[in-house]
Amino acid sequence: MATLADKNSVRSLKGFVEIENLSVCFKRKGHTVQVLDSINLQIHPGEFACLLGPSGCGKSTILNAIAGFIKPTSGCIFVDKKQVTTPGADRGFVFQQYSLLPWKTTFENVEFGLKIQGVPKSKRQELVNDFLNQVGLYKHRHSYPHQLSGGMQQRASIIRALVNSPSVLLMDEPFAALDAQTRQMMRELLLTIWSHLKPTVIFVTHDIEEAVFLSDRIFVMGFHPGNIKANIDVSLERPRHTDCLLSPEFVKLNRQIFELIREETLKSMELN
Ligand SMILES: Nc1ncnc2c1ncn2[C@@H]1O[C@H](COP(=O)(O)OP(=O)(O)OP(=O)(O)O)[C@@H](O)[C@H]1O
Repeated sequence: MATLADKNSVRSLKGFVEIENLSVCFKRKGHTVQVLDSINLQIHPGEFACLLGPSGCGKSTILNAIAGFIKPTSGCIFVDKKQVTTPGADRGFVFQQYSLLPWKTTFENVEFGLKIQGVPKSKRQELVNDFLNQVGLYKHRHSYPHQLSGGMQQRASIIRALVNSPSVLLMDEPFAALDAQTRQMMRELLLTIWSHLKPTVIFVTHDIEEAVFLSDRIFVMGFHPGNIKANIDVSLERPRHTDCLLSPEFVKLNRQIFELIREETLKSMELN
């Protein structure tokens, strides 16, 4: 199990995600609605990928299918060549809403998955304290979720997923409920942790700036039904900090993606 301290020995050989012809239909008021249509994509081990698109295009549905929370209507998903049929410890999930267990302390929340896996107590303590330290929550380890700010709760949620060493970290708009200042700090913190542990990250957002700041690759989605409209490489230098937001390459990419999404949104509103 990798700790943040193992950063020099970190692997990046796991976490290869392949989606082949994924279609998803839901039943709504007696009708079948197709939400995703023949999605094909590959995300390489250790890559930071964002799914970006207008509200309702099916971003969370893709994430939920990779997590194994919903079954494809047709098509397949593979993680490291193994077909996804159920949730599994190889995939960690961070939700938009803070999802810590309210009756457990910060330490106990982060420890929870390790306990279920039967990791011995001394190893659990070492791992959890290491992660708590790295995200500045060690002194809050005995606090309950209601005693933490939103940003602190999301830091705890992220390390709760990462402490189990998932090869893929699935994040569904994890910073959407935070104020702008905290959100930017959380993005930088996430990149620091990711660069040490290098899980594959699949991050859902409808914030273009957030996607460009974080990603190696952005899948821009269109909708009715949801599909992949563009696959964009982001080759901005790393490590990335706030200065990066003002660089000409950053501004240019933002603009390019803004135009793509605008076209799609106008189409959906039948305004073009
Ligand atoms: N379990 C479900 N049953 C019926 N319809 C669903 C279900 N889950 C999602 N949908 C519908 O599928 C469509 C895509 O939803 P999804 O949440 O994946 O989109 P999204 O791009 O993540 O949206 P947002 O950015 O607003 O979160 C929406 O129209 C939604 O109402």
